[in-house]
Amino acid sequence: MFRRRVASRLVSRSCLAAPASSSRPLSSAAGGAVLLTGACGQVGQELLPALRAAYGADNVIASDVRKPPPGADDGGRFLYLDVTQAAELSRIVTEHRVGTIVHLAALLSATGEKNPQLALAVNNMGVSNVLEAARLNGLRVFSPSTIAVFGPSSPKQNTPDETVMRPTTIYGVTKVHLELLGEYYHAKFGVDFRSLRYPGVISSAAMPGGGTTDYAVEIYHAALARDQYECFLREDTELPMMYMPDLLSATIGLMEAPDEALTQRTYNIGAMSFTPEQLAASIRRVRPHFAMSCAPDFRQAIAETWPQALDDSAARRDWGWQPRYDLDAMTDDMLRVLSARRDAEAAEAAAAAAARLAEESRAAALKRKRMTEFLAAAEEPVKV
Ligand SMILES: NC(=O)C1=CN([C@@H]2O[C@H](COP(=O)(O)OP(=O)(O)OC[C@H]3O[C@@H](n4cnc5c(N)ncnc54)[C@H](O)[C@@H]3O)[C@@H](O)[C@H]2O)C=CC1
Ligand SMILES: CC(=O)[C@H](N)C(=O)O
Repeated sequence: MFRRRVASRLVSRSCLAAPASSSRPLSSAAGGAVLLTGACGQVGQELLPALRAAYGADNVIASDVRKPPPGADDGGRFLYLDVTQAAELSRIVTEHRVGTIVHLAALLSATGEKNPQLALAVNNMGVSNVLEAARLNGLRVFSPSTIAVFGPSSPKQNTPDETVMRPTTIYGVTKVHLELLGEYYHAKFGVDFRSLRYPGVISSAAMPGGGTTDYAVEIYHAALARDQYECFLREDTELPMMYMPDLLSATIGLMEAPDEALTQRTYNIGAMSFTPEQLAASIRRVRPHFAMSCAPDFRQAIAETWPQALDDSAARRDWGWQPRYDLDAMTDDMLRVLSARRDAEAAEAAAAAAARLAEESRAAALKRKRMTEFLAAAEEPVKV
């Protein structure tokens, strides 16, 4: 789908064993532009700069229903696009000569349970519009699925690619729909649809957007801010997780894989599994005073329906998937990156405060000088 050379530039931290060849290079004229939906979310904020670095800002179009958060606007092409609006999507595809859609826009598990009707509209209508645009315009589609497609009756350990999938969240239901619809469009209309079941994603650049695994990002920020965290899951709740560099590597790896190497359209990928207590212990290696308490909320019941570890042997066999980060390696990197950012922000705030103070004392000195001059002038004898 995408060119291998680009993938290796794109994911410099990648451990990807890339496939030997690729059928349709993206950066050729025939490849067209890449349209990224949901670009302002946790995954989009990291995938967008990676795609732009590889293909050039002009060839990658970001879109979302909200503005890029402060610091994430790189000046590249950004469009407002609500994925539930098929006509808008179609216009953008034609006007911008789109060849590939990387479709991220979705509501996640926790947000979805708060508003199931909106999750249905955005997730189901979004992917249906994307696939229909792909069918009509010969586009390629990558759109992630999730471990949330599994439910309480799926195997918990070493969960295979194909097994019982009866999710109990609206998010899971919509993602089963995404997988099956994508596979249908591939079989029936020849659309090059590819998907990965992402585990919980941990990122140092962006905050998560309303999932059950969000605690695994929040905990690092809390550890650095106040050495304590109250977790919304029980301490022994084990879930599959992945650090963002591995997620980018997996995403590009599947997109780049030659079609003939693929034996399925949707793949499990795994990297690590841990509980909140194991994550807290990993943080305590670096910050011995860190303390975690647990106050499980509605997300506990969701987490309990998901697998604890996936079988990703097909991804490893077909396109060379290989994660690089385990729990401690991720913790070390997260704490290093977040702590450097906190230091830089503190230094910036201190510099701004010092500049403000200097300006105030300059203004006070000027005021004193003017007052002295005024008083001196007032004391001069009046000439008649
Ligand atoms: N972050 C994670 O842990 C995981 C994410 N995924 C999948 O990865 C994809 C990206 O997830 P995140 O970035 O974490 O989600 P997020 O919630 O952080 O971002 C989603 C983005 O979609 C946008 N959006 C919402 N409604 C929209 C609409 N009608 N039209 C266009 N954009 C809309 C939001 O404004 C937001 O910027 C999703 O499809 C999600 O299911 C899958 C498994 C794990
Ligand atoms: C695993 C996911 O899909 C997401 N992080 C969520 O918790 O909803």
